[in-house]
This record gives sequence, structure tokens and C-alpha cells, in this order.
Amino acid sequence: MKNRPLILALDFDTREKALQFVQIFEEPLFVKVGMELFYQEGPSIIEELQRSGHQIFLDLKLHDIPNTVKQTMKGLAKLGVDLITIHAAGGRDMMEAAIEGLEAGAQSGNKRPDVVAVTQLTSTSSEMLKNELLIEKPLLETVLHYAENAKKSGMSGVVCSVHEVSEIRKTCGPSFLTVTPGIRLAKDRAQDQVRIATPKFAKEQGASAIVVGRTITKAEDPVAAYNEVKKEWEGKVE
Ligand SMILES: O=C(O)c1cc(=O)[nH]c(=O)n1[C@@H]1O[C@H](COP(=O)(O)O)[C@@H](O)[C@H]1O
Repeated sequence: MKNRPLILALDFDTREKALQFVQIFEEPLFVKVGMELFYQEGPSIIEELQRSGHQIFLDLKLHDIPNTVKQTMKGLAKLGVDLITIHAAGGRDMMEAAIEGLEAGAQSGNKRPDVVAVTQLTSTSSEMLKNELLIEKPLLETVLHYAENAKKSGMSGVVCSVHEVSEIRKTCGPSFLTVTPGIRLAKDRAQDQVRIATPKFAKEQGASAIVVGRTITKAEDPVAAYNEVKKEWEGKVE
């Protein structure tokens, strides 16, 4: 993944809604197809978006035993997507199996996507980690540990919040990708997200990519909202 993209999360429940939405933009986009859209429409939605020139982040957050993840990745490699997710919580054997599967699938001429591991979801708070999930270590420490595991397992990077980017960079180096959802403009509500940040702060922290959904998809004027996010992300506002 190159050029610090603004990734637009197409969290829609039908192909018609997703395709109609991308049509209002004049430029090819980097779009995220997640569970909501993929589980309804399957691989054909990926092909349709690719035909219109859009780059694809396939966000299925795989988390299963190593063999199942390997075989699933082998199949998904055929889709020729650019970026794909798994959960770092699945462990190193699972992450290594994911790479093996992607490489096996890519042997038939498909490009191998970058794979990034989700550390702690941006909807997770420190309190939830401790009181509900019974993880005693501080949230940042778990994120850094998962990032190190991901790096050792051959991942291209991680999904994390903007607030962890600079520490991950120190530990895992500048070429390790940090893909950051939980992005909100200053005027927006957090909704179900907890560890949120503005596109401007994401840029200042040096995130590799931002993932933005409802701030754009639910805006009264989605193109204006997209342009506002893009301007901040590209450092064109004070
Ligand atoms: O993997 C992701 O993309 C992801 C990881 C995470 O920790 N938090 C997170 O919000 N996401 C995704 O990023 C998008 C955020 O959407 P909005 O909250 O509407 O901007 C959703 O599609 C989530 O599935």
C-alpha cells in the first residue's frame, strides 16, 4: 500500500447502495468492503468495484485456527485485492498461516495483498479491556505487543487507533503500516467508537492510512465531507 490513502468504508447492505454511492465521486477511490457488504454480496461486489478502477481493502478480520485461516486466505487471494485484515489476537501461528495461504493463492498470477492485523478495535476502551475482557495490561502495551507479534509473523502492518501510531513506529519501524479507523471530524459524534481522532491528528501522527465511514457515508453532502476529510489528511488546513 502506497501514498497514504484515505480509505472509504462502504458499510452498506446491498450492492446497489454501495455502487450508487461510489458513483457520486469523480475520482477512483480506495474503498473498504467489510463484513456487512461482503457477507450479503460475496466476491462479485469486489469485481464490480475493481472494474470501475477502485482499489480494495477487504476487511473480513479473520480469526480462526491456523489451517482454516490459511485455506480461506488462499481463496481470497484470487480476488486480487490490495489490503486484507486478520485479528492479531489469533496469534503468530495463525498470522503466519495467513501469509502461507495468500502466497499459495497468489501463485496463479494474482498479486499478493498487504495483510494487516487488527490490534485492539477502536471501539475498545481501557476500562472494557480490564473489566470485561479481564486483560490486566494497559491498552497501549497490548497494542504494541500485538504489533510486534504481527511484525514477527510477516504482516505488512496493523490496524490501530491514531493514538498508538507513534509508539508503534518506534517499536516496529517506519515502513510498518499503521491503518487507522475511528476517524471523526471535530464536529462529529463518536457513536460506537472510543479511540477517535481527526484526520488532521492522524496526519500529524504519521498514520499510513485513515479509514473513514459514517463521517462521509452519512453526511448530508458526502462529497463535501470527503473533500473536507481529504484536505485535513493531506495537511491542507491549519
Ligand atoms: O478493521 C477495520 O477497518 C476497523 C478496525 C477497528 O479497530 N475499528 C474500526 O472501526 N474498523 C472499521 O472501520 C470502519 C469505521 O467506520 P466509521 O466509524 O463509520 O468511520 C468500520 O467499517 C469498521 O469496521
